[in-house]
Amino acid sequence: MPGTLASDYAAWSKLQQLYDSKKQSLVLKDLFAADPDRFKKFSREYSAPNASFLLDFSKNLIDEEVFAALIQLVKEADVEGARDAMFRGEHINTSEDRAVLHIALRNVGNTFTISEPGVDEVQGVLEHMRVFSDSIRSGEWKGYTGKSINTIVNIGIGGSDLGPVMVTEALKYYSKRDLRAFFVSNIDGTHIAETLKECDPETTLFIIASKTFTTQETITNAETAKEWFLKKAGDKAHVAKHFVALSTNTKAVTAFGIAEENMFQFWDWVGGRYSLWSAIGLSIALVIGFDNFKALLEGAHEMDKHFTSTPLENNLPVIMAALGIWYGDFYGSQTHVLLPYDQYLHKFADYFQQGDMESNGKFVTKAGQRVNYQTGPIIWGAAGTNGQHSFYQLLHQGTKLIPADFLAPANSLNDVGGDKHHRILLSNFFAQPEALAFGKNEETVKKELGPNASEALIKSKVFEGNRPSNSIMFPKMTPSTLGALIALYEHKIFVQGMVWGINSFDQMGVELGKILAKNILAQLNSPEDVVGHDSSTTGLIHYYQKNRA
Ligand SMILES: O=P(O)(O)OC[C@H]1O[C@@](O)(CO)[C@@H](O)[C@@H]1O
Repeated sequence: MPGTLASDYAAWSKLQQLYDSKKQSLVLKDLFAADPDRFKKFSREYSAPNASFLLDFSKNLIDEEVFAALIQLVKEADVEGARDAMFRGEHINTSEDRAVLHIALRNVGNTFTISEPGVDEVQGVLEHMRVFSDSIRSGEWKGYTGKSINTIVNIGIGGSDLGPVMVTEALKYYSKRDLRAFFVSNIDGTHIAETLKECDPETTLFIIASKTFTTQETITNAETAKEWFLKKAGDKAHVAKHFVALSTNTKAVTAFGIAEENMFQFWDWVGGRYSLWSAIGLSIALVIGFDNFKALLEGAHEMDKHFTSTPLENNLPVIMAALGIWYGDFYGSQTHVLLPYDQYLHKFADYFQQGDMESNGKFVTKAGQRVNYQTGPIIWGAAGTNGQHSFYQLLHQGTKLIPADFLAPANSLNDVGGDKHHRILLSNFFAQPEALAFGKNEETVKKELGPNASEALIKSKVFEGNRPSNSIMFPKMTPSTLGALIALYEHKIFVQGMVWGINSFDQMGVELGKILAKNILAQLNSPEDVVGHDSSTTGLIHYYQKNRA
């Protein structure tokens, strides 16, 4: 039931009891030794028309009894009911009285019947995106001096930036190499300044991406870009050839000076962190082409069908969500690390920092009760093998339990030097979870170091192991595969939020800082303006005022 405290479920008490009784005996080395079929039992192959992958979750601290209790928890929380309500378009974002319908943006073939104003306009916007991206990519669209566009600059932040950045990086292999794409997000003037140094106003298209079209960073950057452009182009009439907007706010877009016909609309039932499938994905369509953008949507749609039709024990988002709850709420882990062994996915963790932490970083349930358990984890990560030369020391021998997701393509898209590089990459992708799970015991270390080794040295080379991970392997990185993987994680986040009884789709927590910043902005001129703060904030502002050039 949405808003119920998760700790009230019978399955939660069962899991607590299982944790208390089993935590010493859930040792991966022993679990694998006792069951030759463990991999078979705890892995699932996903196979859809346009994407397939393997999820191996056998290196988790579970046995069949724990797994069953986790699935029972998801059942008791009526996640299936909440899921079906979401897909019907019910306003499950209760605090904002909104539907949550990123799935409607990719509802290929209208598989799902959804009743919500605006859903019937999705195809029209996609067609607008197709025509526009084709005209830019073909060179048909001309700038104010008659030249084609060879540079796009997406100006947006949060969900209006991270999705396009992650996807255009992940699918760079499919990109049009003579169309450069830049992404400006930070209000720090350096971001827009350094980008504009790369641009020619005659051949640059600015995409102002903002669901609300009120975000201070984005609108300020957009104004700066427009001033820069007009300094060269002169006539405001030329703005129409070089500025388009992606937003739900037509009034604000036209007030900025972008014609409505150059606006790509979306709707309030598209959450910012779930918006790459919408008009916010225009930069993606420009970079990889509309057909590949559509393949991305299709890949996600197939995962939507899996999520809505597969029994819980075989439902991949449910499995991943349940495992995360086991670690966060019973083992007390605080973070979850994403480790893609694929350089194209080097922004994957960055993207899901917002996706997961802005969704589930909540401490009250939908009913307004303060939770008495952990909710959203801290999401972090980096591409492998780079992370191995940065933070893996802590993963292997630190004092924290950090569940890990490893992801890798069986085949590289770049056969530089044959498959030598990829085989080295994959050997690490296979080895790291093995090392984390099984470690190296003291006896083995002693044998390796010989009789003269000090006790301290021996101890420092022990790997306790029993550190859990999931491994996801797919044939190769394609738009459909990426779409499926993103949707997999989106639905995992949904399942966890529903079990915790929180609203995963608002973001009240981002508002206070913004309001305080606006208040301080008005006080920065001189020390006597600085009023109403603690001594620290006051002292910091005074230091700035004293040292400002
Ligand atoms: O797209 P926009 O309305 O400019 O919002 C940008 C980002 O700002 C937020 O922090 C909300 O204020 C994110 O949720 C959102 O993705």
